[in-house]
Amino acid sequence: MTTTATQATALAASARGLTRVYGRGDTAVHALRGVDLDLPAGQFTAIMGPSGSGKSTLMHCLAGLDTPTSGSVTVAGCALQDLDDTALTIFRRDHVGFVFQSFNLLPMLTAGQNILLPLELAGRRLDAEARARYDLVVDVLGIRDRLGHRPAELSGGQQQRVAIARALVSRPAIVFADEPTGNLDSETSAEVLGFLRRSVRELGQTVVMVTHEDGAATYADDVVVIADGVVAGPAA
Ligand SMILES: Nc1ncnc2c1ncn2[C@@H]1O[C@H](COP(=O)(O)OP(=O)(O)OP(=O)(O)O)[C@@H](O)[C@H]1O
Repeated sequence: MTTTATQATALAASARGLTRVYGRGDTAVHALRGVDLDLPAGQFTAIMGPSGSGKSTLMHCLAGLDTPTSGSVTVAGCALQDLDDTALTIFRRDHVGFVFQSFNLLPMLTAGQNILLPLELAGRRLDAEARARYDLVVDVLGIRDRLGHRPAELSGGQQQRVAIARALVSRPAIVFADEPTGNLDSETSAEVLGFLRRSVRELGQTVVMVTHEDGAATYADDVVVIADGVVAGPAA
């Protein structure tokens, strides 16, 4: 029972009183106006809301890619405001995975090499455990038969699946996906959302996704709606 209670309240990330002001004086833009948010571990959370409402700013602050004007962010138990730039870079490398709208795969590397790149950059050996994780991620994402191909030889959906595998291979505490279906047609988008869903269900990953995709709520465990720089609440 204790275990269940602990799991139920485990947080992958949280924000308290988060504000982000761009510029100053008359032209200041209050992108975030005091966001309190808890992101449970092992869940798929979609962040939705109108254009300009602050979704990307929120995700960048949560991921340690942008510095809030005030407030605090905790990821995997670590208070990001306590880290200097170098420590933050290492923290992101070791604990955070990223998936972008534009895939961001290296064109000269094969799909398999792209997936293994984060382990290589972190100086990790491809030991039996890492190899097993790689195999699992490749199978969950359904890309085993594409591993020897370069990105230009893959469809958009396959490229995004490779990018998701790359984000998952090092078992990050949290994966941030910024409009992961923004460059895909609706059928391929549904497929990619389904694969993100599987990574949460079958690998126990925590995924947080900013999206405009109307159908995203069907795949996510939770939808957080941002309006005018504050959490407007869960989706109806
Ligand atoms: N670097 C910046 N400098 C100045 N203003 C910015 C900057 N980045 C974002 N903003 C402003 O902050 C507000 C929130 O932007 P943000 O990109 O977070 O919104 P969003 O909800 O992600 O929008 P979209 O759905 O269109 O991507 C907007 O008014 C935007 O113009």
